Amino acid sequence: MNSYIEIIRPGNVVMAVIAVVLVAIVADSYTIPVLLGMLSVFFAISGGNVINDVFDYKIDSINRPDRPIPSGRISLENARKYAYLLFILSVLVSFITSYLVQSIYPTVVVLFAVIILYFYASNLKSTVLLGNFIVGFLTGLCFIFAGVIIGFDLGDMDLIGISSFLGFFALLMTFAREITKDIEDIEGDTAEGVKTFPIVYGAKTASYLAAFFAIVDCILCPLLYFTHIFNILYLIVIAVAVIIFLYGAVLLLQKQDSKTCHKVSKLLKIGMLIAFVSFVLGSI
Ligand SMILES: CC(C)=CCC/C(C)=C/CC/C(C)=C/CC/C(C)=C/COC[C@H](O)COP(=O)(O)O
Ligand SMILES: CC(C)=CCC/C(C)=C/CC/C(C)=C/CC/C(C)=C/COP(=O)(O)OP(=O)(O)O
Ligand SMILES: [Mg+2]
Repeated sequence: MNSYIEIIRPGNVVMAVIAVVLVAIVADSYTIPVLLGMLSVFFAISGGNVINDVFDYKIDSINRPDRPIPSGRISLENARKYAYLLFILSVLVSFITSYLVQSIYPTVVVLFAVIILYFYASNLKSTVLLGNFIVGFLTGLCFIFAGVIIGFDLGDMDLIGISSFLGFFALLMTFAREITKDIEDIEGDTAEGVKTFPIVYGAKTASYLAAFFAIVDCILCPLLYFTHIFNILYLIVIAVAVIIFLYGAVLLLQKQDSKTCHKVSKLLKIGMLIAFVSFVLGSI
């Protein structure tokens, strides 16, 4: 895979763009502003992933030496310029979106996300829990961003509430996954003097916290059915995702070694993808 594609982490980019599509499906609204919203998210998370690797290149030389920057396939300076270009494109696209929906808020959201993505990578990621929360919040913000665009486009502010509800579930599960990833990265983060929750409070305590948020997310997710946002198909399919989430939580509570954490991190992402499917089927 081309290094400039690899560094944006296309899998995560696709997932973030799908989050926008999911809200469009819930709203049954497929317009140019939605397409532009997808493009803004594409550029923003891509820039966030690249700038993250720029600031992480020392840690990644321990934890992830095969990534484009530590492996030397992309120079640090070129990666930095690439990230800035992606951020600028995200904001420029948001200007067009704001013009089309006659609201400044799409641009406000993108500017906020881009600024937070930069400062997450440069300063905030090595804060105990705040960095994890930021990643979860920005992930949930994808849904809210779509709700803002479609809500102002259709004049239906209820959509902002519904998309925020979806974003809440994304936040919780992503937060749990971020803590899991920090447990996996204890070795490299310790070597670089990065303060994360697992390093400060221990892997076992961190596993309790990650499992807690994943389990709470699973307990609350039927609300998306009982509040009539999704139909019974959602409930059937999300049950599969819940089983995977809970299995990951049990594995994490049993063992907190790097290999187990990596497996749990992948399981949570698979569960997220199944949750996407449940949102689509639940909207039919
Ligand atoms: C119970 C329930 C209804 C859960 C909902 C879960 C859900 C729908 C989550 C959505 C997640 C989402 C939109 C993800 C976007 C892409 C993504 C994975 C963002 C966070 O990535 C940061 C992460 O640290 C990247 O690391 P890695 O994946 O290892 O490259
Ligand atoms: C709403 C708009 C316009 C954009 C949102 C953009 C999104 C979805 C951001 C959420 C995901 C995110 C914060 C991605 C970039 C930062 C990132 C890769 C965090 C994880 O990095 P580390 O904590 O260093 O972990 P690894 O690098 O080891 O994966
Ligand atoms: Mg990183």
